[in-house]
Amino acid sequence: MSEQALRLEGITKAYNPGKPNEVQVLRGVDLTLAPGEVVALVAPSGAGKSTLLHIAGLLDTPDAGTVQIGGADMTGQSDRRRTLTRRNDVGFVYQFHHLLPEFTALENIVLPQLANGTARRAAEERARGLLDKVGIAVRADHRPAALSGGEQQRVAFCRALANAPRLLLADEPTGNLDPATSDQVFAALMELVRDTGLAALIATHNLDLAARMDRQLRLETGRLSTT
Ligand SMILES: Nc1ncnc2c1ncn2[C@@H]1O[C@H](COP(=O)(O)OP(=O)(O)OP(=O)(O)O)[C@@H](O)[C@H]1O
Repeated sequence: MSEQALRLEGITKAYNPGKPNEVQVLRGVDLTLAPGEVVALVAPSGAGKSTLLHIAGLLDTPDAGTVQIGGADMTGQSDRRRTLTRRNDVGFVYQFHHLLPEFTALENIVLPQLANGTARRAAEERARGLLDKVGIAVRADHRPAALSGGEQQRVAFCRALANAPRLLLADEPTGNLDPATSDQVFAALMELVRDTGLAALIATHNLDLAARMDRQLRLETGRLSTT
């Protein structure tokens, strides 16, 4: 059997520990994502979704517990090793696209590949292929400001998948879109995810979207439960 895409064990996290304003956010989170699995993370506002996604994506460290990505334990690894794993194995999507405004859609998807050592021609080919899959190949040469909100988010999905990660982490990826656009853009994301076979953990307040994923997990009072 292939390695689990993501495994979290006993994750705890507090902000301002030991101080009067301490916030204990995570109190023992366990989670396993198999390759190809798409899981919804549903939680009330402030429950710690972003904190959990940042820890899973190696942007933050837990106070206790272990994070494994592709079977490799990241506990105590050097910053360099964590950065390399994040770059190669993890793709992020946020509520707002965070595309680089001075570059075209295509360049926004090419740049992370160049940073990872991919040759320009191969990077452009992959970027065009990804844009084609989300239905906006004709927008390749547009800058983000010349794209609609839904198109910007589609480009952000392509950028997240540019380096063929094994894990996608998304924080309210359609939260900034109107309901109809959100629905279409979510469908495009699911198609892309299914097509590439990567595992995805997708935080959403939208219960209809959550119901379209393989599993739903609820984060409340610092722990995960199945809904
Ligand atoms: N750097 C920080 N310092 C102190 N407290 C923080 C910090 N970051 C987050 N928190 C607190 O930790 C809790 C969880 O925050 P987090 O951003 O993970 O929640 P969330 O579930 O993503 O919220 P939302 O759905 O509203 O975006 C919140 O109570 C927040 O105020």
